[in-house]
Amino acid sequence: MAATASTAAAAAPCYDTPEGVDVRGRYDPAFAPVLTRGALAFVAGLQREFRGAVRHAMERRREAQRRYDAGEPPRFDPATRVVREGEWRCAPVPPAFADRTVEITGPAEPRKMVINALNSGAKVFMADFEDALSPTWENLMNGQVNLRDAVAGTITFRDAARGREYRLNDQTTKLFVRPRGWHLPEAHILIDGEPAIGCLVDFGLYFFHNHAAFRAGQGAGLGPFFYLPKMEHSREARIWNGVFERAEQTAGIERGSIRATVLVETLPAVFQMDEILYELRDHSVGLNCGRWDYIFSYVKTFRAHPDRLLPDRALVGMGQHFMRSYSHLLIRTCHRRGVHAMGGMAAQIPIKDDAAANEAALELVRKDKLREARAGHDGTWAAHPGLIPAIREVFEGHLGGRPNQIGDDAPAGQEAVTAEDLIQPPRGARTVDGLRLNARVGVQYLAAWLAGSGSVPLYNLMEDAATAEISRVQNWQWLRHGAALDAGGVEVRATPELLARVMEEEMARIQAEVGPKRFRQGRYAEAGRIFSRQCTAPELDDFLTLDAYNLIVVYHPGGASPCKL
Ligand SMILES: CC(=O)SCCNC(=O)CCNC(=O)[C@H](O)C(C)(C)COP(=O)(O)OP(=O)(O)OC[C@H]1O[C@@H](n2cnc3c(N)ncnc32)[C@H](O)[C@@H]1OP(=O)(O)O
Ligand SMILES: O=CC(=O)O
Ligand SMILES: [Mg+2]
Repeated sequence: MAATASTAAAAAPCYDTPEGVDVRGRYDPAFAPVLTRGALAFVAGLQREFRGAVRHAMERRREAQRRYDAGEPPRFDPATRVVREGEWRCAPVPPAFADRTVEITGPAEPRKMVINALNSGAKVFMADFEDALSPTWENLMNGQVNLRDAVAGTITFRDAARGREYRLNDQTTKLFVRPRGWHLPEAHILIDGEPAIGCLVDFGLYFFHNHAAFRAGQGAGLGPFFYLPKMEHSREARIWNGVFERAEQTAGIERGSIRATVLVETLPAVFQMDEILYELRDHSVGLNCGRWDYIFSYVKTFRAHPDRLLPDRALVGMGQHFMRSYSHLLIRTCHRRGVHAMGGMAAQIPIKDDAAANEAALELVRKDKLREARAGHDGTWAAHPGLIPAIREVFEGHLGGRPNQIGDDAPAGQEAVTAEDLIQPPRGARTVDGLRLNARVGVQYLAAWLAGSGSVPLYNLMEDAATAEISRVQNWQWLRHGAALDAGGVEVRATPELLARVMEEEMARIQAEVGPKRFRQGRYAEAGRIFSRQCTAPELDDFLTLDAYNLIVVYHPGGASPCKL
């Protein structure tokens, strides 16, 4: 057995790890049944088999970005025309998963939220290790414990403060799990001396412990089911397909048991949708419009181009031509290949203390969902259980009793989508108020994330890693190109000096809003420093959460220095 702590702590309990695996995260007897020798060996096997391909894929992302910076826009690849033009279909949609009209999403931890989501009345719950979860050791491992108990049907929770017991209803949603993106390491687990690949830890532990129970229960002989985030190219989908096949072989289950929906949430990936489905054709259950990361990716991809500046974040919705085109192309692609075309997340959440504002927010959600249903989407996401009845009514009303629209033709009048449509710059005003709001939201989100919360309500909207990224990169983009901003009728340039003044004022405003005690005890000042640094960096950082990750890594035993990746 390999020791996980120093010899000084030899008597302390530690995880039973296989050769080459070192668990540096805190030991907890509740985590030990998840971090078993067998499960860790499975994760290590995946890492050893696929790490070269992942490294190569990340290098190819950087190479592609250099081409975009030099002026070549993303485009459909002539080399894979045969895939786009060929007549092939993905494996048939399993009947038990045909109806996905409303899917609720939420982090895999806290436990209470997992139970609420499973009881929410949605068709699917996507349990998130990604945009909605701050990847602290505690969150990740508690998330695995929660999902194991959820699949087993035994999950319960007692909210002592409210004297409330939580348990599963007789009818629960089906479970999909979203591991992290390929770019994120898991520094609490070292494999052959290197940080583990985060998504292989999330996938591997969950699959290893739950495939049998899932297939025997809700999977009706199939599964488990996944959502795959932030891919930029079909070669990354090919890696996932390889991981799935390896997992199926190891578990001794049929090829094609595992099923996944890929989020199309990067600009390069929209030009690869057929290719992504093709790579995963035996394991696919569709694509999803991850609209928030998609906006983030638009800025990242065109970071070097002053003619592609975004208007204020609030104006970049699905009504913009490039966003509408992306949704329409995704629907056509999925339906041609026989799988679900899932819609995305409206950011509005219920507003508790203002009935009129709540009704207005609900109306925005209804409109967004009606647009999705009419465009041909087969289902969509809900951020909060309170939105499910309205979303269900819209989708069920449109579908008229059918489970999906997979067999339908594109709606009359919906035009074919060109490469130019997909990159058309969005229109609208750029304002100093927009710069301010980005700063206020970005800092508060980051402070929450550093403190362990990956999704939070801010100003009556859901904020998670993807929405916060838009705030960050938009400010960076405006500063980088000295964008002209409207300041109440006067035009000012976005400069580091302007941002410095805005940050000072917005930090004061945040302090006034949350109160001095919470401000002092929270990680707001640290978040402010990181946000300012990120917005003024000469080169755009790829991911906010990658930069900030080092600040949430805590080695066991406590007090050891965090890992610098
Ligand atoms: C860009 C993307 O990637 S989108 C997908 C990723 N993002 C997400 O999944 C965000 C999901 N949503 C959330 O995390 C939450 O709704 C938040 C953080 C925005 C708001 O949560 P809260 O502040 O707890 O909201 P609120 O106080 O209104 O919650 C009321 C009840 O609903 C529950 N609830 C709220 N959202 C959810 C959810 N998504 N799933 C399950 N239960 C939920 C709460 O647990 C609470 O339950 P209780 O009455 O038993 O205590
Ligand atoms: O993951 C979803 C998104 O919108 O980003
Ligand atoms: Mg996303």
